[in-house]
Amino acid sequence: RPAWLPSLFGGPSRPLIAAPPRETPETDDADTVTRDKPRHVAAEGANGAAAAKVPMPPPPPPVIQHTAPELDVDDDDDEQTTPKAAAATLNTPVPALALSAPEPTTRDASEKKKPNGVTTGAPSASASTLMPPPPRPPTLRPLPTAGSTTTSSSLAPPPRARNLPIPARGPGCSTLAPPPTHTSKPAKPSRAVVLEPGHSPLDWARLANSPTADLRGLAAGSPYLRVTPSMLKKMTGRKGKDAWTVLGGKVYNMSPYLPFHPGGQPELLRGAGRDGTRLFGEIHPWVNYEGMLAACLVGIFVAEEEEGSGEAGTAAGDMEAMD
Ligand code: HEM
Repeated sequence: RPAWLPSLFGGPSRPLIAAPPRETPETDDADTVTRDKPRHVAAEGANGAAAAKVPMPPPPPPVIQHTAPELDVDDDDDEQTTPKAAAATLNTPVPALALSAPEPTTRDASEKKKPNGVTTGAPSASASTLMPPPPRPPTLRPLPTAGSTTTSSSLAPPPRARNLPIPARGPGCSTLAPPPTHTSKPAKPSRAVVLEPGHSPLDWARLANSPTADLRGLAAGSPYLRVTPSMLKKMTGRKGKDAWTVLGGKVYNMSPYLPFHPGGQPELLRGAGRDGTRLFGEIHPWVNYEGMLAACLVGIFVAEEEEGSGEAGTAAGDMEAMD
């Protein structure tokens, strides 16, 4: 190879591993020197035209890496039969790539030699050119906060302020309970009764919608009646009479519904023989009495002077009043 070849590739400026200079006789043959010696040595040996063109720095002294005395106990160079590679110092500054300082203890432990002189770790010459071990991964430590002495992981929830007062929500108020509403009255206990078998609301719906059922308590085919207050107060459900009530101006026979009433028969009889509209609305205004008692409709509630013949009649006005 020509003597100027090393200069094209930087020459001896960045050698990584160089063998120590051997005691070979100097020669003017650049090819021989280049083949037998490291680059910088070869460049030095080529003191001809190539060396004159590119000034080469003197060869750096070999760096001895094993400075620890305990590691050099078996380092006997006399027994070496082949040239031992030696690290070369860098003449040009190389940007530091180390992320952290190397750990000498770990490096030394890996390079300890066995008693027979065989190295177990990396060669000593390349120790200085190797990259230092990567830094340890960062430990998950919480960011230092003022007054914080905890050593928990940063993945842990942030420290909570202790001894914070719990907002009071009133005496006897559980945190699991819903927030208090606008009324402080306790809910009324249910007054529903246990109905007899076969008297569920579904049973009543089946009976009330039966086309053959006559729940009015009147003669078959009887027209709707015009019920006066004097007539109504006799229908109390006692003495063999049906229990009539007035709901929304209409008169209903409640007797068939008594065993089906979820609130019990005594409660239902409270509205018998009178106008139970207000009482009904105070207890369960959501109940659709018109639909449930449609088959129990007797007639319309009229004043005494409007009684007439006693029947609701068949006039169109009376029928509209029934609706
Ligand atoms: C007018 C006199 C009436 C009184 C005094 C009365 C009273 C009651 C009472 C105390 C309850 C129990 C409420 C509870 O669960 O705590 C109740 C439930 C009920 N009553 Fe009446 N009632 C009357 C008329 C009627 C009528 C005419 C019907 C049907 C057309 C009816 C249908 C019901 C129904 C469906 C329930 C169950 C309501 C529910 O569970 O939400 N009630 N009633």
